[in-house]
Amino acid sequence: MASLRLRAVTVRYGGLAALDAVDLDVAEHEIVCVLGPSGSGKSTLLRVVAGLTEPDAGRVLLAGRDQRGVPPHRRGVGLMFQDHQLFPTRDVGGNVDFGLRVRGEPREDREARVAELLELVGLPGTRRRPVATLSGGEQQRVALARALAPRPGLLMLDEPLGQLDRSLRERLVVELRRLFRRLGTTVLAVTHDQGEAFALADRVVVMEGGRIVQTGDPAEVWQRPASEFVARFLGFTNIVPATVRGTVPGTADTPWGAVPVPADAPAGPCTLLVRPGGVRIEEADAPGDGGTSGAGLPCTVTARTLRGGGFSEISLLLEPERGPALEASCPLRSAPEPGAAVRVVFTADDVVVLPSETA
Ligand SMILES: Nc1ncnc2c1ncn2[C@@H]1O[C@H](COP(=O)(O)OP(=O)(O)OP(=O)(O)O)[C@@H](O)[C@H]1O
Repeated sequence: MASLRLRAVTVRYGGLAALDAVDLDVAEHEIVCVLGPSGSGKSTLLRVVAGLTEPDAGRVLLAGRDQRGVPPHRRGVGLMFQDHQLFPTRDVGGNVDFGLRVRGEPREDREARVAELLELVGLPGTRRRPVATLSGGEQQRVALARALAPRPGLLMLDEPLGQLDRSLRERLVVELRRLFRRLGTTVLAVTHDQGEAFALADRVVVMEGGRIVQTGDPAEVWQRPASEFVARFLGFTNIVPATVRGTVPGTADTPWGAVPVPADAPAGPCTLLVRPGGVRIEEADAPGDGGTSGAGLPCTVTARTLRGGGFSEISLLLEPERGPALEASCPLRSAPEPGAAVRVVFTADDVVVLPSETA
């Protein structure tokens, strides 16, 4: 397996930098997922590594070797695309065998390798099946077997599960991670689905406008998005301009009123994110804690959505008495009905102080 290193890689299309001085390291055996909205440069990144696009500046190193001038088929990189592009007229075996045959490997070796790979992706005995008779998820596995067959030093996945339905994706992504772990595959994957990235990756990289704006352990990025852009991209909506008080540490003034913030938050203007788990629902008529902050912010429940695999969590949309709409999450068992009047209090652990957008 190979490590990957990008140094100050820039790709320009006219006046636009699709990649703007990107530095990125992927260690051997590491699974890195690149996240970003449409147009942020994710596919361009993969194309540069695969050798399909030449960078205007910067260097791409695979296993320590500079790839300038190395053609795609000599880079030892496997690619799997969203639409998996199987050959419709070949059977399963013919698809998986493709890369091996191009390389001129002996027939017996190829047959053994195809059987081994089909076993690996959970499709034993399907060698003679026409690919058109397979389900979407099965075709995805064939595409994966085909990408893995030539033992690429680096496997790159571009929205690998994009076209499958959510429950199948959630299942396959777990299988993929297990498989890559077992094989020790170095993986660079691209997705715009945060759930997929968080389930698959050892490390996530968030892109905006051709630049890397945050990189880290998935839980860390989720817990501490580095900017309003990253927070919104991850799906957070409880984001407001705020001012951390200098006089009372651990409190910020927001359109929802006073909100507790971590004690070490610097005083002054900021952007505040309250994760849905930090919006705690109290019954409207619940007794307060003596009239300080216990009374909470009066809100009306406007919508409820099931979320999470086991559907044990409810996402609530609230219309507060003051300030913009709030998203809260609470256990299904105790979720109030739409139309209910509730009060909410905020918990500091789920409040993140982001740099002020104007700072
Ligand atoms: N061949 C090209 N010619 C001109 N502009 C291009 C070309 N390829 C990409 N771009 C531009 O470069 C930017 C980055 O494109 P890229 O395809 O890398 O984004 P992406 O993050 O993969 O988007 P998506 O999620 O929609 O696939 C976009 O603004 C795109 O329009």
